[in-house]
Amino acid sequence: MKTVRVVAAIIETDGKIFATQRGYGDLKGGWEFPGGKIEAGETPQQALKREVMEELDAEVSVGDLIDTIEYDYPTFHLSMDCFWCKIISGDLVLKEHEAAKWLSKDRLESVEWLPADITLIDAIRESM
Ligand SMILES: Nc1nc2c([nH]c(=O)n2[C@H]2C[C@H](O)[C@@H](COP(=O)(O)OP(=O)(O)OP(=O)(O)O)O2)c(=O)[nH]1
Ligand SMILES: [Mg+2]
Repeated sequence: MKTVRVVAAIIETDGKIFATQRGYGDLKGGWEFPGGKIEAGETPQQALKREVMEELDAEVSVGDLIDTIEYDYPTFHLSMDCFWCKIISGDLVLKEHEAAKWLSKDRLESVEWLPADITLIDAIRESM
């Protein structure tokens, strides 16, 4: 099975986490973290800054790695590096996503996360 390498931005501001709802594709409607596939020659951090700019029109600084999620979808293996991020500039404009929410610790479970993200949510909650 092919491995897809992805980066995800866990953007935290004032104790809340930014969650986005997928606007297209097989997993449309599921909630996720902004991010996407690492391109050839990019570091994970470079890929994440590029993806957040493309998807949200915002610049972020990339902090610590929270975890690398390994998950088998029916047609591919996902390997996803998840980093804490802070907004440097920009208003978070939804260029590709259907909706977004700022979630406090006690509301983290209030959206339907993509299946790969479930274990990550536990790690995030413990660090908030
Ligand atoms: N961005 C993101 N992708 C996730 C998460 N959880 C999860 O299973 N995925 C999966 C969905 C996709 O199959 C894959 C890559 O995501 P993507 O669709 O954002 O990639 P991309 O931005 O490069 O978009 P595209 O040009 O390939 O359409 O990772 C998550 O929290 N964030
Ligand atoms: Mg994406």
